[in-house]
Amino acid sequence: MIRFDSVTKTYAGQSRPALNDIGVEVLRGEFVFLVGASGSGKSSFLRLILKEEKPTKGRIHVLGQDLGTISSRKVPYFRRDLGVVFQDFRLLPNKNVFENVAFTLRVIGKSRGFIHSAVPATLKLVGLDGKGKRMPHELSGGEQQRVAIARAIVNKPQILLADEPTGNLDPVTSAGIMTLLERINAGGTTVVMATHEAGIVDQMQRRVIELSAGEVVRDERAAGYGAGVAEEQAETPEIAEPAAATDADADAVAAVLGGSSAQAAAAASGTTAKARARAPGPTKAATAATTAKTSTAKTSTTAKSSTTVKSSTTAKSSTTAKAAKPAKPAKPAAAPDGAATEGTPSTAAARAPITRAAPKVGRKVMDEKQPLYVEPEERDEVTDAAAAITAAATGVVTVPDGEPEAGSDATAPGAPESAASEHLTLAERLGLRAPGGPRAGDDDQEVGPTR
Ligand SMILES: Nc1ncnc2c1ncn2[C@@H]1O[C@H](COP(=O)(O)OP(=O)(O)OP(=O)(O)O)[C@@H](O)[C@H]1O
Repeated sequence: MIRFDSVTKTYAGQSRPALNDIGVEVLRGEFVFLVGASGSGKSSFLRLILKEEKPTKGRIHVLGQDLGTISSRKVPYFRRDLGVVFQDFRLLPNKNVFENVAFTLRVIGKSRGFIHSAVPATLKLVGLDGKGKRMPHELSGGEQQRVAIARAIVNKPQILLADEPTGNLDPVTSAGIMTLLERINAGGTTVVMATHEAGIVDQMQRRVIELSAGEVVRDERAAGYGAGVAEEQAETPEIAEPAAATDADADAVAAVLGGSSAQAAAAASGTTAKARARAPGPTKAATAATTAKTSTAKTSTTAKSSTTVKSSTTAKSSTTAKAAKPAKPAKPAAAPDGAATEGTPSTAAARAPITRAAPKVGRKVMDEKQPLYVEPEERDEVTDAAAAITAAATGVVTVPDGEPEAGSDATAPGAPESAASEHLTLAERLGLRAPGGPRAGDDDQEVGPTR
């Protein structure tokens, strides 16, 4: 599904590679956490998968295609099978929820009929049923991230890439987002998620690829965050805005969990207990970090920045006291079904037996889950509207409103738009290309249909 063969990425003007000789294979249906200290190369890894960046050395295969052979013109087609979610949501501030999700489909030329079937179904899936007319600024952070996730999955991508999707969210809201991502993964979508959240990784016990200074130092199935990362992070604490858990967040969690807000809150606090119970010895330090962070859900007003520092400090002191930093590299990951994975140096040896199952979403949630995807429409032609949007998307533009849709109230005048977003192209806001303008060799890259 995703394969890196001896991939090195060195950015222009940098002496040290951001990624160095990476050999990794991600199999269909896996849920993989990318962890590592700030600057270790996680985002670069994701950008290479998206073909937003090109490797300096080595080859990358995604969905059976050698990315080196995909022309810039064809990149938008390739990306139709990939969904992307970012820490900062990247919603269109002057479009309502429905239009934000519909936008992806309009860009690729889906019909109005398809859009009016797919968007509400996807909003329902992510717990935003009935909120299509809301503007982004009327939503909580968790709800905005759900819109971003809906936009990412509405076209049924085979792979979902998530770069710190819970980075701006409090623990309760983060738990709901992770439940949602787990559910999407249970529907067959491969998920690769970069994160600094020790608690989430410890709780979910999925495959963990740990990067350090651009190298894979751990690739482990059903693993925790790792004391090594916690220790490195203690040296580079992140400063973030305070985030408070709200009733609305609890409601959003409840919408996904299928219970009440109180149950959702209980589920969130149960995270700590679960993580503690499941944490293997070497990740105890990180679990302590989890406990510290999750406790902010109860106080609601604890600044996330101080929590991060405190968590990291806790982790560091625990690690130091126990000298529990895992040996590197640790054992490689095995295929989900226990079968050997072939083709890359790192995965050729990936035959470690699975000693414990990754915890899944609760049975009740799985039993009640909606169909993840709507049926695809038969035709996939470029409509005039999509062509117009595509043309607009290739420049720094104000997005045209397009045709008004039933069930959507298009544009809200006066909706706030950040200074930063004014300088992003539409494609950048959508994550169809990286912010920062055209990149070398990508000058002719377009967003949307090119035929
Ligand atoms: N466009 C760029 N040009 C030059 N150097 C870059 C660029 N993007 C990333 N880097 C460098 O590559 C290294 C890896 O960065 P990357 O963003 O991939 O790390 P990360 O693990 O995602 O960090 P964080 O957790 O802080 O997001 C860093 O040293 C960074 O400064």
